[in-house]
Amino acid sequence: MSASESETQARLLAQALPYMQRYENKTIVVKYGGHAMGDADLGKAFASDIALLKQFGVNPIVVHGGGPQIGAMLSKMGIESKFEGGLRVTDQKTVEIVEMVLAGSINKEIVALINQTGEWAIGLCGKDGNMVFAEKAKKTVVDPDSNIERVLDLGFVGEVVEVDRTLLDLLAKSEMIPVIAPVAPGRDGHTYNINADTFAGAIAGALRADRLLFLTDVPGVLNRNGELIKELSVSEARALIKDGTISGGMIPKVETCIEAINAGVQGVVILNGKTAHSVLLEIFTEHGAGTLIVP
Ligand SMILES: Nc1ncnc2c1ncn2[C@@H]1O[C@H](COP(=O)(O)OP(=O)(O)O)[C@@H](O)[C@H]1O
Ligand SMILES: CC(=O)N[C@@H](CCC(=O)OP(=O)(O)O)C(=O)O
Repeated sequence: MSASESETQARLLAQALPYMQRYENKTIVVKYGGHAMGDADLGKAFASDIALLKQFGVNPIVVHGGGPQIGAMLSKMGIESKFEGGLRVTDQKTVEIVEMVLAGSINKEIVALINQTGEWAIGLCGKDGNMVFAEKAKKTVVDPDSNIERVLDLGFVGEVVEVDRTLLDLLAKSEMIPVIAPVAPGRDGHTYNINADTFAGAIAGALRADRLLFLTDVPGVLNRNGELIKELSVSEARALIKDGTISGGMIPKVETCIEAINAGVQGVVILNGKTAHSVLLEIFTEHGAGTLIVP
């Protein structure tokens, strides 16, 4: 490293100090989406960002998705992926594969990446330590022709009804970084598949997290001209959903952000998981990286 590069590095570290102090002992829930995974270098950069947060005294909690990876496994097994209202229609066979992919291979891959940095990650799902309980989702859609609302039968798709903080509070006081897959049991004994955004929102809400970060495949919420909106209030976000500027997969994400804010999370950020070190850029720089949604 040249003398000027060392100087730049030292200056960057000094500039990060107030942010390190601001987030010390604070909980930051990071939702790592399936679309943001897949590139080895980006994966390593993500793991080192999470490790660095822990080193700086922050309490990071990773909730991950894996939609594309579940889709790939289903297709390998000759099962077609079907979505309704943005959620995967999940029969018994599908939920078994969802659990295998989410709580199995993807979860352990992320744990291994963080462990390779020298930190300690522990892979969990909602079942571990009775952390999360779900029940069958009651999502409704309005038929555009008849304007009649109907409840979707999505099989074993769940929504979170209970979060027990015991295990997460214990881990916050330890060296361990929790990495959680969005699979949870129901009181009825079934296993439920939960959308990872919703799951992350429920965890962040139960912990009254300081920040909830959504790593996705766009720079944040974009306006009609495709430009990044740096800050959005809950009411502005609702207006953008209503006028169609926010559409598709961004609707449930922003709705989760609004619910998390209402549950007591202090700030929610949607940012680009395809940019290396986007978590550090968001947390440790003045301008942040994506769209901040505030109360
Ligand atoms: N106003 C908007 N700003 C940004 N993205 C939007 C907007 N409206 C719709 N989208 C879409 O939402 C997608 C992100 O949602 P989704 O695909 O569900 O992400 P993930 O898989 O990371 O959870 C973007 O790739 C984009 O196509
Ligand atoms: C009910 C439902 O749709 N569950 C999702 C869970 C994974 C997920 O949400 O992953 P991403 O964040 O990568 O999209 C699914 O089966 O695909």
